[in-house]
Formats: sequence, structure tokens, C-alpha cells
Amino acid sequence: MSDDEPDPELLELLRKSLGLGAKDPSAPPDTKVLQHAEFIYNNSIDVALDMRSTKRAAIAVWEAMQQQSYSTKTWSKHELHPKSKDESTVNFIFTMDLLNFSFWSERSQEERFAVDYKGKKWTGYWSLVAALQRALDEEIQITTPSFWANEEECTEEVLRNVFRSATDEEIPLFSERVACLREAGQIIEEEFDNSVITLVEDAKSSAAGLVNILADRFPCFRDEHIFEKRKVRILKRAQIFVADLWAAFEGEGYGEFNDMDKITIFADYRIPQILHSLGCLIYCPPLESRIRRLDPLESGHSWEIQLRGCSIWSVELLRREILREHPEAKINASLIDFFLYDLMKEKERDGDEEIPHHRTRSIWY
Ligand SMILES: Nc1nc2c(c(CN[C@H]3C=C[C@H](O)[C@@H]3O)cn2[C@@H]2O[C@H](COP(=O)(O)O)[C@@H](O)[C@H]2O)c(=O)[nH]1
Repeated sequence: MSDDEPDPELLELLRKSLGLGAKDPSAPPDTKVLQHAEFIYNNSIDVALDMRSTKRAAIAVWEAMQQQSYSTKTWSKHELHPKSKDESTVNFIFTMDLLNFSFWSERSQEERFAVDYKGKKWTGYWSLVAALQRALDEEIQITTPSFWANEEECTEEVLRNVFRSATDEEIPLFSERVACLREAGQIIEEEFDNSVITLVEDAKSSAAGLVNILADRFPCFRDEHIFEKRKVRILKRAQIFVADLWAAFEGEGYGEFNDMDKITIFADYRIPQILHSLGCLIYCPPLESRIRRLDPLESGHSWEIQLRGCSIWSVELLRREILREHPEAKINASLIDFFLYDLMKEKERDGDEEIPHHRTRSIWY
């Protein structure tokens, strides 16, 4: 949306005040995330995209995904991800993506928050998945929404035990995670018959519809910010919830959506990092040195919104580049995103991080 385009929210307001009625209700749902990402990109002066690198990256990413036959099947191959294609996996994924944020630590690799499970110490995103699997093994109903809302049974002590650490650092934002569980438990109890399945089915197989339900009804999923005086929707956890469902169920059953192309990448702290490593994202010197110094970047800061919005737009251009070269490609932003995240984690394991990820502490990612 360029500067001279009218603000869609304003148009909606005008439409209503002139009694022109709301937009056509039969219009397919849209999350507005991609449109807002383009607006952020068009108004970013501290983060830029490099088109030559994007073209090069598109070829490299496509070839690597082909070589690895990277598909939705890859999701369930991860050791800790649930394998059953049933309601328990829907509940697991909802719980996981309700809490899928902010695992980075200022401690060393040995001292950072870690979860002991199946003889390994899991950190980062995998520490969350391990903690949930461990709790289920210990007969704690950590993936049941009615449990989260029941403060007598699901006490803070029970939750501290669920997220107990193998080191003396606790899980980051513990109290915010408890608040997310309580809020979501209550909303699912009151508005969705105590069932995540009801929530998923209310979207009628629309990925964008499900994202909008989460953003509209759950404040803890409403990842929206102000940029250049406009509201911009990024909705990272709402979107990764849909994509995780889609991948876990391989596009069928509870993972069947007729508009997966409406989902963008999930703007976290790993995708900007890998895009910068690929040369697709370029930072202004003050921002780059802030990141390299590991100095915090507060949530909502213009630089942070530019990083997240330009990452979404960068992968949209990369996706279009892949389709230009391979019109037959069965590819979407979700699959590219999963691949880029796994690629970044591989580079981290190999000690090959070209730049640190940015340090923003928030519940949004
Ligand atoms: N954009 C994007 N962000 C992702 C993931 C995942 C894991 N998805 C799995 C499922 C399928 C894939 O194959 C992955 O194996 C976690 N995150 C985010 O990263 C951060 C954690 O980073 P670290 O502390 O280093 O583990 C945190 O914000 C978390 O929300 C992803 O896929 N895409």
C-alpha cells in the first residue's frame, strides 16, 4: 500500500458512516499481513532489500528444497513433534503456538534455560516442545484448555514444574506465558465449547479465516503494531499455528485449508537473521551495529517493525522469483519459512552465524 493510497481502515469507517454497508461478506477472508508488509517495506529507510541477492537466494533455496524433498512431511519427522493425526495433535500445536515466543537467552549455551527430555538438553523452540511432551509423559494435561483456566488444578507451581529448567535460568517470560494460558483457556471455554477443534472448524477450511479468528478473539495472538502512524498486522503466532496444523496433517483433515497462499512467513527473530546472511536484507549501519552488539531492541520500535515487515516482503519476492523460474512449483511462504528456519538452525549448529539475531523480548515471537 503506497503512501497515496487511502487507509483501508478509514475507507471501512467511511463506508459504514455513509451507510454503504460493510464490505462484501462473501469476499474471501484476508489477513492484511502481506499488504501491511508491503506498506512497511515501502516506508522503511533503515532496512532495505537487495534484489540481486533475492534472485540468487531463490535459486539456492529452491534447489536445496528439491534436493531434500522438503515438504509438509518434514514437519512430523522432527523427533519431538507429535505424529498422530488426531485431536491430541491439534491441541498440542495450539498449546505450542500459544507459547511459541522469545526463547533467546543472554546466558552462555551451557547456562541458558534448557529442558531435560529423552536424555537430551533442549534449548530454544525445542525446549518448549520438549517441556510439553515431558508434561504429557508425566500425566499433566498441559494441552487441555479447560485445565489452563482451572487455577485450583493448574496452579503456578504445576506450571513451574512443567517448565522446570536443567540450568538455573528459568524459561523467559514465564508469567507472560501463564497469562497467555489463562486467557486462552477462558476464551476457549466461553466461546468455543471448550474445544480447539471447534475453533479450527469455525474457520471453515480458510487459513486466513482462522488467523483472523485468533487475532480478533484472542488478545495474546493480536500481533499488531503502529508504524508510520498506521496499524500494521504481523500476526506471527496466529499464522504459524495455521501452518503447523497444515504441515502436521499434511494438508488434510484438521490441516486442510483452501487458501494457504494467504499465509506469509512468520516474522520472528530467526528469519531476518537468515535473510541477512543470504544478502536479501540490508541494515543501516546503526541498526547493524545495535544487532552485532546484542543490544536490546524494544518491541514496537520502528527498526523492529522494519525488520519484521521487510522480512515478510523479502520472502514474498523470493517466492515470486521461484515461481518465475519454476511456474509448476508447489511452493508457499509457509514451506519456505520452515526451510529457512531449519537452515538458520543448521548454520547456528555449525557455528556459522554471519550476524546475531536481533534481541527483542516480547510475547509476539
Ligand atoms: N519463522 C519461524 N519461526 C520459528 C519456527 C520455529 C520452529 N518451527 C518448526 C516447525 C517446522 C519447522 O521445520 C521448524 O522445525 C520456531 N520459530 C520461532 O523462532 C524463534 C525460536 O528460535 P530459537 O530460539 O533459535 O529456537 C521463536 O521466535 C520461535 O517462535 C519456524 O519454523 N519458522
